Amino acid sequence: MTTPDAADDPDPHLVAIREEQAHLDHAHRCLEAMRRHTASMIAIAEGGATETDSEAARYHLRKRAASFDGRAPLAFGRLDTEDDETFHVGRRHVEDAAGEPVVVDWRAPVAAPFYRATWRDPLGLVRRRRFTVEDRTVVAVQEEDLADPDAVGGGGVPDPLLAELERARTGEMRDIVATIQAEQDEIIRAPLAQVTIVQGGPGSGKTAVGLHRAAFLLYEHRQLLEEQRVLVVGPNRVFLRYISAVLPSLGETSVVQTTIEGLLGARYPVRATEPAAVAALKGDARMAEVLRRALDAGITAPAGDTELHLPWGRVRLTADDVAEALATARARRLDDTAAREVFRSLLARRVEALLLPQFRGEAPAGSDFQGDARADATFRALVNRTWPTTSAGQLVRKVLGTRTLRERVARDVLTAEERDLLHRAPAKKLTDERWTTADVPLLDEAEALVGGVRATYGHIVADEAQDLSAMALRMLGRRAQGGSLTILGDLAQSTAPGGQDRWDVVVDHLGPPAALHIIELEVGYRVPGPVLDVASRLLPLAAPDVRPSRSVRTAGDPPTFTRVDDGRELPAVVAEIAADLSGTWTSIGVIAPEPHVEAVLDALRAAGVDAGPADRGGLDRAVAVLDPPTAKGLELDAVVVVEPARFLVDGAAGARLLYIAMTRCVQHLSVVHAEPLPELLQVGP
Ligand SMILES: Nc1ncnc2c1ncn2[C@@H]1O[C@H](COP(=O)(O)OP(=O)(O)OP(=O)(O)O)[C@@H](O)[C@H]1O
Repeated sequence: MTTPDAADDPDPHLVAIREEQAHLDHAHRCLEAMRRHTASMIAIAEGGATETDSEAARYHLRKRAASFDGRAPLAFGRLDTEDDETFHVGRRHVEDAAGEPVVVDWRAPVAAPFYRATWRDPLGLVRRRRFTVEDRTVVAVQEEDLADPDAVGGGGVPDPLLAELERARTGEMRDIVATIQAEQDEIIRAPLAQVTIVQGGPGSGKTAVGLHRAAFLLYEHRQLLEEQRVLVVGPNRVFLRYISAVLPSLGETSVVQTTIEGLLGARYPVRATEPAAVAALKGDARMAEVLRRALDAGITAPAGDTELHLPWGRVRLTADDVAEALATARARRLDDTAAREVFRSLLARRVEALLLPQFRGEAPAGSDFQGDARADATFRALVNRTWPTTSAGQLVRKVLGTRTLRERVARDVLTAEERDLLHRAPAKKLTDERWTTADVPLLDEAEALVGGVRATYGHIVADEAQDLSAMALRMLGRRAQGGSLTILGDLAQSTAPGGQDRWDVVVDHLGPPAALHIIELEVGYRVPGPVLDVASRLLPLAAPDVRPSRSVRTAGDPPTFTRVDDGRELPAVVAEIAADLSGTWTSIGVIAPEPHVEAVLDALRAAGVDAGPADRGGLDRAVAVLDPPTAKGLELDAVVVVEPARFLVDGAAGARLLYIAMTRCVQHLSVVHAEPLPELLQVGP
């Protein structure tokens, strides 16, 4: 390693750059050596003692070899401690031939001060460097002297955070590991065994924090969580695609990423949509009680006695015998399948008890009274009639499709109007049932009641959680081992039917937490301040209790407003503006209320712009066209919002959609309208 001579090169920034470049080169050489070593271990494992040995060993070695893809900077920071120790912080652990650390993993405890140390609380550091690396070349080093608050840091070097935030967006989210902020780091490193709820405005980094938390927990509890697995739940496929590269870029490929519907796999394909009021009702927690009672209503004690003719003699099971077995089985509070089994066993035991006196209390050798009872047709018919087996699909179908059943079980749970609203004529066959998105949590609840086997996870991260219904939250609560969940959302962006407007209520639906932390992120990293300020004017209507967030990006232009009033068509003007923006920015989105989407797409194509809907690959084109719900969670360089007045016809819910639409841009926002601009957005006195 060559150390630059300070006398030859007095510019401290250049000296720092050379130092860090030398170290980075060294780190890459060490990583190469580690790779070669791993490759030779793989070769040895190929000739392993047993097939299983070599397979397991090869798996772990390959994983290790693949855990740094080389695209992102290997290291991005350096810490100098009071004890004269130096650590370089990076994406993964790198060591030299002697086993000395050359780069420490950002998740290691020694790396925490990199994110958290301040002049007031330096956490044992005297100096911190953050560097910007492009293609393995250190281009800037920002230095902070934590021992001397008056020292000028960086000497005009661009702040790596701001540089990162200014970067053009490509339609794929990137990791933020080099620039995690202290308030975010606290959430990322929070303990595993708790429910962590994060409320944060648009662009406050909730998604980023959730994904980095998953990576951190996997590092901290590797063995446990590789076995129990970590689950990330997102709102839709477009969103999942958008975030899909983040965890792999952090070297984590074992995390399951899916939607609420995806959790049930292909068992109940969603084939239909329904009015929001119906979906909201289906998402209501009261539905859990309705389903429970409906399942219970399937059980009917016989009115009279049942006589069994068994090989060993006759036995009369009275109505009381059956009622007693039912009461005992039900009192156990087991799932339906298990409770039914208890009921069957109790009845068989009763048969045995009734038979024994006929043999002076001693069963003949080789006899099996209980087994014979179970095999008896009359006994089986009695059990089936009293406690019929049912599947989750049958139960939900019956609740939705049978008015009389709802009358019977839901009279004091749902209003008459609500009971009516739920009605859907059942399909002829269960497999033809036209399930909706809101049916999925009902089916899952029914599976839990019936006793279906379900995958659980050691930790669950749920994004855009304000849009999860009570029934969907119950789904997550059931799957979280030890109640370990991270719930991310923004109540001001709650737009789904049955969505949430209070976090304390969310906790109730998840189930009793071992510990609970509710944290608010107040700083926005995506949207330029002048744009966020205008969008925040919608908050009093959209979510009166939510405080506006503050943007870290004070620079930038306010939104531009274009009124279409010269006889031109709105879609044509939108297309012209979007085409114009595509000359400047990498990713562009047009967010239009549903009725305008097709016309805008046509106009864009007519203008020769490469455009497509976001849910069909539009994010890979020059211009993506999105309806507001699809825009949720995404971000683009420049955004055109079409006809804001249309959004507001839906009151607060519409205001929330407009708020979402106006907070997707990293650089520029254009608003185009033919109708008058809503008062809340009018600028000026
Ligand atoms: N510490 C950080 N360093 C660099 N970039 C960051 C940081 N925090 C957030 N960002 C960036 O800010 C943008 C917004 O982050 P993210 O999408 O996670 O916000 P969000 O709170 O989930 O937003 P929304 O509510 O709109 O879904 C992303 O591009 C993210 O990479």
